[in-house]
Amino acid sequence: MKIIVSLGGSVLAPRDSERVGAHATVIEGLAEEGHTVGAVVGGGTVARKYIHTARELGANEIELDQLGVDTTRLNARLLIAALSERAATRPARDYETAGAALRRGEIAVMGGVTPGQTTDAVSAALAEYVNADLLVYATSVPGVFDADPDENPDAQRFDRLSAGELVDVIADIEMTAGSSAPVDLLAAKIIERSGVRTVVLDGTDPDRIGHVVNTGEHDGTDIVPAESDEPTYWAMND
Ligand SMILES: Nc1ncnc2c1ncn2[C@@H]1O[C@H](COP(=O)(O)OP(=O)(O)OP(=O)(O)O)[C@@H](O)[C@H]1O
Ligand SMILES: O=c1ccn([C@@H]2O[C@H](COP(=O)(O)O)[C@@H](O)[C@H]2O)c(=O)[nH]1
Repeated sequence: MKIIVSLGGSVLAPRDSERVGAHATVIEGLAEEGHTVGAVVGGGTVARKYIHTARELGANEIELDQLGVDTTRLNARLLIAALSERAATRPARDYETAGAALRRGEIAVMGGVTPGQTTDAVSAALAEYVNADLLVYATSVPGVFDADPDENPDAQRFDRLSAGELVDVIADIEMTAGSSAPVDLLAAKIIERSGVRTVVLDGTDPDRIGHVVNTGEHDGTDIVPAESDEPTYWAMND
């Protein structure tokens, strides 16, 4: 199975070596089981601090995005430091380089690519580029909700959404540098067109990633192609 894992910076870095190591262990475990694995790492609080300070200094949104991209690549290097020699030695800066690493049997690691998006979109684009079977968003909330769960205690989590419905849910979230969304708008549109099976889950415990890959079970949100009623990958491979 070909898997792309989107690791939110807020769940990965730079918490502590134990957390980063635990994520690396899960990713390596999947590779050892024979899966082809790519990881895309977000910027988290460090990126937001840089962006906040530079915004106060008068930087424009593209400059702020560039700061964000650089920070995601730093976080990606942190993950690489925790991975074995099975991983590519540096974060890929484009999809072709990441795809080539996957073809060689390496664990490809990416951060951001270009201003105007987040690593959510990078993950969706990489998944589309390599024709992945599964895209997992390991984020800081347990799925996609009908409102921001950090601000609305009554927000309800969706068990399942079509990619088109996901676009509607997140359409109003702002797209300034450093903004927070479980999946960004561009990512949702790429998921919609590619039809890649996608799961959004709480990635603070990395074992949830291994669990969904191996069993199809999770407590997050399934993003399904519009024409499908049921997630079918795991059923097909039972
Ligand atoms: N409808 C929604 N459903 C779920 N989360 C939402 C929603 N709207 C806004 N959010 C916010 O999205 C945040 C998750 O995205 P966030 O961008 O912080 O994390 P990430 O992508 O895992 O990592 P990074 O910090 O690298 O961006 C949550 O903290 C939550 O406040
Ligand atoms: O391809 C990319 C990736 C990221 N950015 C900028 O970095 C921050 C942090 O990334 P997250 O994925 O949200 O952790 C993001 O808000 C963008 O400002 C980018 O421009 N392009």
